Amino acid sequence: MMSVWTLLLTALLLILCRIIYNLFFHPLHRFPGPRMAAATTWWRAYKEVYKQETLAQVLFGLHEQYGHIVRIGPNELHFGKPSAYHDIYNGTKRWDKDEGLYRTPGLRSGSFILLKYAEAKERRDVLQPMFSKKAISNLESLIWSKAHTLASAIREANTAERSIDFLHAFRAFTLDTIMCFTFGNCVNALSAPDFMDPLVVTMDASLRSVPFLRNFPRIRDLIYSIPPSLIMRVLPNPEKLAPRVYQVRAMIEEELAKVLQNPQKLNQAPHQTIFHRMLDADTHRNRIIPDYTELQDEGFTIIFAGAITVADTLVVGLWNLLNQPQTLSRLKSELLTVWPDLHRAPRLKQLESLPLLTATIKESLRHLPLAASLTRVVPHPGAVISGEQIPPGTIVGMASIHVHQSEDVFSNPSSFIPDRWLDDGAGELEQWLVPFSRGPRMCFGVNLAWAELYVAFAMMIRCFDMTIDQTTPEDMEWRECIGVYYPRRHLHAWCRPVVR
Ligand code: HEM
Repeated sequence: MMSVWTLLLTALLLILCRIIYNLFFHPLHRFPGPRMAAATTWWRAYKEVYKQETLAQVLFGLHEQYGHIVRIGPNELHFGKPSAYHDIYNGTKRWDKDEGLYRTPGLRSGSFILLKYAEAKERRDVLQPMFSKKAISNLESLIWSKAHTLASAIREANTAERSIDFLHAFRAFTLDTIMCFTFGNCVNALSAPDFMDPLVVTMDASLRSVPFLRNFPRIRDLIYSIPPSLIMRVLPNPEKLAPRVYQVRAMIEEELAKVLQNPQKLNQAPHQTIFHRMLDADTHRNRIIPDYTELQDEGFTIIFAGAITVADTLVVGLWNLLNQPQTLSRLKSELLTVWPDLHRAPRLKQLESLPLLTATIKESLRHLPLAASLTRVVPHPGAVISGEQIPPGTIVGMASIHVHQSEDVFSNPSSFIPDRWLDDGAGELEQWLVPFSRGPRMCFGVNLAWAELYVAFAMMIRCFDMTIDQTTPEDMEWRECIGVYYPRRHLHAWCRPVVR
C-alpha cells in the first residue's frame, strides 16, 4: 500500500507538472499577465479572498502594465479595449456562460445561471413578455405606489430626526417592487424600521461571501449540498449562527412556498407573475412545467437580479448629485415643469421626456459599480477578439466598468457629468453605455429598471431637500465579485420634505 508520504509527493508532482504545463505549453502561454495568474487559479483566490481586492479594479493596473489582453487565470483572458466588449457580447455570439462564475450562487437553473444559450432562450421566451415595454408601462401604478411608500417612510424618519441609509432604503424599494410584480407576494420591506428588513440586510451581508464561494468551488458545492431549510432547522439560533447564504436562500424559499402552496392566490394578483407564466404548460415550447427546484432557482435569480442593481444605481447617482448642488438644482427645475403640484405626480411618459433626468440616469448607470467580468467560453474553432485569434475553450470576458471608465471613449471618465449625454456627439456615446450588457444574454429587466429609476430619482429629487450625513468618499469605496457591497458605512443623507 502507498504511504501517505508517497501520496503527498505524487500530488505535489502532479501540481508541479500542471504549473509547468500552464506556464510553457498551454494554448494561452503567449498571452501576457502575472506569472502567478498563468500558473494557478490560486492567484485569483489570493487577490479576491485573502487581499479582499476587486479584480476589475486590479485589472486597470494590469492592462496598463501588460496591454489590452491580460491572462488572469491559466485558462482565462480579460480584455481592456472597449471594442472587445462588442466582439464578445453581440447578437451573433451564442457562447456558453462559464460555470466558474455562474455556478457561484449554487443554483442549477434560473435565467441568469443557465449556461447554454438554447436553454436560456427557452426560458427567456417564457418570461420576457412580462418585461416588455408595454407590460412595464401597465405596471406604472405599482412602481409609483412603492415610491410613495418609500417617500412616506422617509418623511417619518425625518420627523424622528433620523437620516436615511440610502442603500437599505432603495433596496427595500426595489425588493418590494420586484416581489409584488414577479411573485405577486409583497414582503413590505419598506415598512421595516430604518428599512432594515431581514431579507434586505441578509442579501447585502451574503454578498460578502461571494468571493470565497467563487474561488473555492469544492467547498461551495459542499456547503450548497446541505438544504438551507435543514440548516435553519437544526442550528440553534440560526438567525445569528447560520451563514448568510443559507439565511437568504431559506428566506426566499419561504416566500416562494407561500406562493406555490397556495397557487389560487395568484388569481388575486392584478398582473401576471413569473409563476403564471412558468406554471402554464402552453408558455413552454416542450410543454413541460419546470419542477419545484427550477421555480425556486428562477425566483432567487429574479429577486437578486432585480433588487440589487437598480438600488445601487440610485445610490451612486444620488451620491454624485449631492456633491453637485448645481446639477441637482437644474434637475429640480426641470422636474417642476412636469410636476408642479406636489400632490399630483406625473406619468412615467412625462418623466421619460425630460432630457436632464434621462442624462442623469445614463450617467448613473455609467458609474454603477458593475465589475464582474461576464465570462463566456469561446466555442470551436476559436474566435477573433480585439484583433487576436483566441483558441477554443478559452474563458473570455470583460467587466463593463472597463468600457465605462475608458479614456478612449469618455472624456474625464471618472467625473460624473450628465451633460455629456446632451452634448453634440452624444449619439455616438450610446454604443458605449453597456450596463445591461449586449447580445443574446443581455438583461431582460431593462425596461423595468429604467421605469423604477425614472420614478425613484424623480421622487427623491422633487420631494426632498437632501444633504449628506457624514458619508465620506472612502465610505463609497466598494467591493464586487458578482454583487457590489460597501465594506465601510453606507451612504446616509438627511431628507427634509419640501412643502410645495
Ligand atoms: C440597473 C439595473 C440593472 C442592471 C445594470 C442589470 C444588468 C444586467 C447585466 C449586465 C446582465 C447580463 C449578465 C450576464 O451576462 O451574465 C443582466 C442579466 C439579467 N438581468 Fe439585469 N440588470 C438590471 C436590472 C434588472 C431587473 C430589474 C431585472 C428584473 C427581473 C433583471 C433581470 C435580469 C435577468 C433575469 C438576467 C439574465 C439574462 C440572461 O442571462 O439571459 N435585471 N442584467
